[in-house]
Parts: sequence; structure tokens; C-alpha cells
Amino acid sequence: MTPMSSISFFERFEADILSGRKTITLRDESESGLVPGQELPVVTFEQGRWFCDIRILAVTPLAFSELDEEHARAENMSLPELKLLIGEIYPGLEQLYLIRFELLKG
Ligand SMILES: CC(=O)Nc1ccn([C@@H]2O[C@H](CO)[C@@H](O)[C@H]2O)c(=O)n1
Repeated sequence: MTPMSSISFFERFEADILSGRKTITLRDESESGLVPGQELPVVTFEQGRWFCDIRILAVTPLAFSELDEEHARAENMSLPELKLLIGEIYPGLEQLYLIRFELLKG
């Protein structure tokens, strides 16, 4: 598999990521190949516009049914909001991957 050289986020999460309020993302298997320590550019899903770089801290399999308040907090949303959102992005998908990251400054 070709290593991912950037990661995209919906534009509406840009402010949360830049302020450090959002420190995880939940993705499907296609984005699970990221490696801890890897640094990569972050672009908007809509326009492909760069807005920061992040360092990957951990990639862990996580079932939809295991989502809890702590995950929601790290997404800066409530657990019901998070479950609704994941259900919209990945309808019916049980196997998710929890990606923890930190914002690289400067
Ligand atoms: C193409 C594609 O899948 N793009 C995605 C997928 C997910 N996410 C965000 O990650 C968290 C959990 O899924 C939520 O905050 C999501 O909005 C995102 O911004 N962009």
C-alpha cells in the first residue's frame, strides 16, 4: 500500500484542530496505514487547502460500539454527536481506527 502523504479533514473542523481542541480522528481501514512518529500535512477535504502539519502519535483499531465520552471529548463534541457523525461518514461501519495526533507549530 502506498503510504499516505497527507490527511484531509472537513473544513468545519479546521478551527478545532488549530486550537488543539480536536486531537483524534476516527477513520476507516483505508486510512489506517499511518505510522506513529509520521509527520504529514493536513488539507481541507473540500478544497485540498493546506492548513497545518501534524505528527501521528498512535493508530489503534476501535469498534464503533466502543466509542465513549473520552473519544467524544477528544473530538470536541458530545458522544451522541460523534456517533451521528460517524454514522453519516461511514454508514454501517463497525471497524474504525482511532488516530491520535499532535499539532506541529511553526
Ligand atoms: C474523506 C474523509 O473521510 N474525511 C474525513 C473523515 C473524518 N473526519 C473527521 O474525523 C472525526 C471522526 O471521523 C470527525 O471529527 C470527522 O469529521 C474528517 O474531518 N474528514
